[in-house]
Amino acid sequence: MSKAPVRVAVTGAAGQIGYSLLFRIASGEMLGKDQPVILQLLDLPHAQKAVKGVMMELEDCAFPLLAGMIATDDPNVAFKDAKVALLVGARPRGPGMERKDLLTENAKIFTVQGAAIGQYADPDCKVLVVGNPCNTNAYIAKEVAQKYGRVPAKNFTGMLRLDHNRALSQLAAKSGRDVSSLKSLVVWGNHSPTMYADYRFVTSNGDNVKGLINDEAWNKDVFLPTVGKRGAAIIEARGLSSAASAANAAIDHIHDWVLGTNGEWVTMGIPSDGSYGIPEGIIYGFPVTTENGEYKIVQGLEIDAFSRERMTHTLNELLEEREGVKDLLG
Ligand SMILES: NC(=O)C1=CN([C@@H]2O[C@H](COP(=O)(O)OP(=O)(O)OC[C@H]3O[C@@H](n4cnc5c(N)ncnc54)[C@H](O)[C@@H]3O)[C@@H](O)[C@H]2O)C=CC1
Ligand SMILES: O=C([O-])CC(=O)C(=O)O
Repeated sequence: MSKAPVRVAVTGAAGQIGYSLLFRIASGEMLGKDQPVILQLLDLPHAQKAVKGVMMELEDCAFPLLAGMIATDDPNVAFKDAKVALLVGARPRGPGMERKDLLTENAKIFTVQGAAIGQYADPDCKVLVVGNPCNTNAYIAKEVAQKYGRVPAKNFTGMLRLDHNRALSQLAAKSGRDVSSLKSLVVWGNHSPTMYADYRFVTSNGDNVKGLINDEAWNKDVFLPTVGKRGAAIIEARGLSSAASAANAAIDHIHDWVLGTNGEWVTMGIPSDGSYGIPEGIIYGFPVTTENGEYKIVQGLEIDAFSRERMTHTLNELLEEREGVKDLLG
């Protein structure tokens, strides 16, 4: 018997990430090739015509798994009964801006959407915030949604997966190993240049990759800055922020959360439970494994002095961002 369709809400549906994302969701790459989906597309009133155009293209793909779609400018409609919500819609940064420069401008969007999710989404809705600054926007949505007591705080996540995937590619290139052979990477903290891509535990076919590379200066002077500033490098090269790779990371994040990682680590930005000394509630990149639709933080990793310093640095930025949105949360 075929499965019942799952409602997937996507905000910013007329934007550049939306254009890369929606076709892959509809083709089954996110929730599985046997899972029908209904797309609930949110964008601003002036973008509704463009959303309709994207829907025409989706129709023209004749995706067998696309069981329906709606377009709306009303968050309460878009999130109604959604089991997955991808919060992409927000202003992207341009050249010379940091992601936190978007904070006050974009934060208001996530108070409204957090309230809509809290009231109308499926109580087990899995929420991924992509719109920047994504950790703090996820924090806002989570806090606001908690006022309604329906969708649990642990369901609000931010996207560190693009950083994770970027780091994997850099490590594969440096070590000469296939990207698919690399296991046990983590990117701690904020989706910003302060993030800490920690390759100390990475293995490839049983070999420790840090040992294979054996170049501490490369870690500090090349790897960490390259991964941390990759978003800016893309903006510089393309004149626009990353879109296809961001959509790909969103697909990976939800796919692995829903369908499981078979014991392997991925990075998710999740509300801290206090693990590794990160204050409870902050949305922070952690190594997780997932099973049956639940993530679990990988515990017991040794944190050396260099790592602790980097983890605290990125945490401090998140604490500052939280302070910056305190008034919005009342
Ligand atoms: N977390 C991550 O790794 C990444 C995050 N991003 C972020 O994703 C966001 C979207 O990027 P793009 O698609 O390139 O931008 P875009 O400008 O092409 O599209 C954004 C879309 O969101 C819509 N929008 C704006 N406010 C909205 C609201 N209140 N409700 C619903 N829709 C709204 C706009 O009308 C537009 O259609 C940006 O904040 C960008 O910085 C981008 C790449 C990676
Ligand atoms: O850099 C940006 O503004 C877009 C983004 O988050 C990324 O590409 O990592």
